[in-house]
This record gives sequence, structure tokens and C-alpha cells, in this order.
Amino acid sequence: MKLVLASGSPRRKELLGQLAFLNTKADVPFEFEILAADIDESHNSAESAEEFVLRLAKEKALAGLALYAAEHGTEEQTVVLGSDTIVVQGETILGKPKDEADAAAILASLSGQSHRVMTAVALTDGSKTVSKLVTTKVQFCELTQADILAYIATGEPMDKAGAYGIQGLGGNFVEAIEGSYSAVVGLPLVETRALLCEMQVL
Ligand SMILES: Cc1cn([C@H]2C[C@H](O)[C@@H](COP(=O)(O)OP(=O)(O)OP(=O)(O)O)O2)c(=O)[nH]c1=O
Repeated sequence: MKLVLASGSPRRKELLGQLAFLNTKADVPFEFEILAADIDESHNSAESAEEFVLRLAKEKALAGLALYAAEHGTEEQTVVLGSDTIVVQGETILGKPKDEADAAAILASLSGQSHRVMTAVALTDGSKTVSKLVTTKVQFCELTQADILAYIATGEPMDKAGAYGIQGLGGNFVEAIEGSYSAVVGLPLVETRALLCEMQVL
């Protein structure tokens, strides 16, 4: 069986590598290939944040499977993992910042407040698709304008949902977290491990 990670995210690669390393089914880590599948990530106003993030994870997995099959054929059974992370504050969905001004506005809105980080994971082999949504509550400390500008100047916020990385300098602003740390980074480890078992990868 072939496992493919349909993601361009270095965080997801590292986290899946962590799951692969502790492979209890065999003595060796399981191997996986990486194939970044590009999909339209626009939000449809009729869907909830939960429906949105789950839909994107499934679409990434299915697009990755189609891409992989087009490149390698369909003889070998292939399982593809897709995932998506969004930050939700109140009713507002915050994806990746469009530019630095947007990052500053997002960080100002997170300052001193709590928000939810939703990460969905989907695995598909074409006939069976399994998925899981994990929601984590994150409390930010108060940020000054100087904090926000200094953080943006590091470049870290620009490719991350909610304009921060808890695993990096953004961790300086996280006062409390309730839920899954790895889900905030981009891939919930416990839940992904269970899905890999369900698809018989692990
Ligand atoms: C909140 C938060 C998000 N992120 C990242 C995880 C995701 O990579 C990114 C959210 O964007 P996504 O669209 O979920 O993922 P991506 O475009 O980076 O990768 P792909 O679609 O190819 O899988 O934000 C962190 O690294 N740390 C954090 O604390």
C-alpha cells in the first residue's frame, strides 16, 4: 500500500513523519510520498466553519489521489491524506493573511482574546473516505502594536492560518491552549493515527 501526503505544508510533513517513525505494525517507519494538490479554497457562505474545513480536507485528499493516479497509474492501492486548518474567531473565519496589513489586522483581532483553531484530516483510497475534525481553543495575551509589527517583520505569519505559528515565535503570544497542540500546528497526531489504523495503513 502506498501512502501519499497531499500537502505542501512542512509542518504536516514533519508531523506525519513523527507518526511514521513510531510504526507499531512493522519495525520500520512507514514511508509516504508528498504531492501538493492545489484546490480552490474559497468559502461558500452557506456552509459552517466546520463544514468548510472538512470539505477542504476531503477535496485535498481526493485531488491528491487523482493527481497521483494520473502520474503513477492505479495498480497499487493508494491512500491519500489531505488536511486543512482555519482559525475561527466568533463567526469570522481567518485563513492565511493576504498581505502584511491583513496579518496586522488579524493579529490585532486575536490580541487578548480566545479563538478556535479547526483542523480537519481526511484519508481516502477512492472508494472509502474517513475524516475527523479537531477543534482547539487558544487564548492570546494582549499584543502591542510594536509586538505585532516585530512579529510580522520575521515573516513567520504569512503562510499560516490566523497569521501565527504556535510552534514558532507566535508561541510567545499563546497564554493558554485547550485541546490538541499538534492540531494547531497542522495535523492532530492522535486522531490522524486512528484514521491511519482505520484505513489499514498502520
Ligand atoms: C494556527 C497555526 C497554523 N499553522 C499553519 C498550518 C498550515 O500549514 C497553515 C494553514 O493553511 P492550510 O491551507 O491548512 O495548509 P497549507 O496551505 O499550509 O498546506 P496544504 O494545503 O498544502 O496542506 O497554517 C501553523 O503552522 N501554526 C499555527 O499555530
